[in-house]
Amino acid sequence: MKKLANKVALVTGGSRGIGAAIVQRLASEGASVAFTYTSDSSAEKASAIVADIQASGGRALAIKADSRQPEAVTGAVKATVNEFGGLDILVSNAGIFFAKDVSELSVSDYDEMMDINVKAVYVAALEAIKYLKQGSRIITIGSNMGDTAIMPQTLLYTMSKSALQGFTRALARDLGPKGISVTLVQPGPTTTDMNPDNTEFSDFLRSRMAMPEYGTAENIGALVAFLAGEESKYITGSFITADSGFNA
Ligand SMILES: NC(=O)c1ccc[n+]([C@@H]2O[C@H](COP(=O)([O-])OP(=O)(O)OC[C@H]3O[C@@H](n4cnc5c(N)ncnc54)[C@H](O)[C@@H]3O)[C@@H](O)[C@H]2O)c1
Repeated sequence: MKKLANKVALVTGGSRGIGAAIVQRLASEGASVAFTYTSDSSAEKASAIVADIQASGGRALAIKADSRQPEAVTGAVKATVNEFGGLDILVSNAGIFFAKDVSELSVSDYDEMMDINVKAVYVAALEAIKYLKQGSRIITIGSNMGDTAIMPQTLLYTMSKSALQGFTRALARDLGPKGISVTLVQPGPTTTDMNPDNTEFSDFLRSRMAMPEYGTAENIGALVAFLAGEESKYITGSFITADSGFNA
């Protein structure tokens, strides 16, 4: 019996990068997996992931839902429950990064970063709580930058990922009595579209790591699969950092 057999998962931002690796890993462990994607340009990638999972005998559903629209996020939770009959694992992964000098930041920059990186996480959790039960999981993808101010020009991203720490701690207190765990995965530099590993910037990031090597999306997928499974049931309200020793 696969570890996540009979479990239903929803992953936001699952058509590429870390989200896609999480989708594929959860499905390979036996979960039925729904995931969101944002734009028409991602539709082809999303369909390919669904076809791949189905070809291996799994169940998957791609849902177009922009995290900037709360009703779309709520709708994705509902669509998952309609398709698969429940929800056990919510993985809020969708996120954006941009760097800007503080003198150029605007209120709309704040709204963009916070709507996607924080508000959508909150909205998804509020809707998911209606369906989650004993043994369910809420797993959020933060960043090692939630712990430390690594470099200038990252005020909003750092704020957004630190906010997820408060979300994780406080929600774990609320949901603990129901047997629902809440955890935060904090990747460090991980090779994706967001953070290519072959630039001057990536050389700088590598120079700050204890083991100077970028992580892969699959490394994070494996960690999320562990947190989604039975073996992690003693872990809640915690942040798990996977950053090659960047923050060490
Ligand atoms: N790659 C890294 O080095 C790194 C490090 C730390 C944390 N993270 C975090 O990991 C998560 C995934 O990032 P990634 O590296 O795979 O980046 P990515 O840019 O490859 O993927 C981001 C995902 O978020 C989705 N997304 C973005 N805006 C969205 C919106 N408005 N609505 C719905 N979905 C939206 C994208 O469609 C995509 O699936 C993010 O939360 C990011 O902050 C990444």
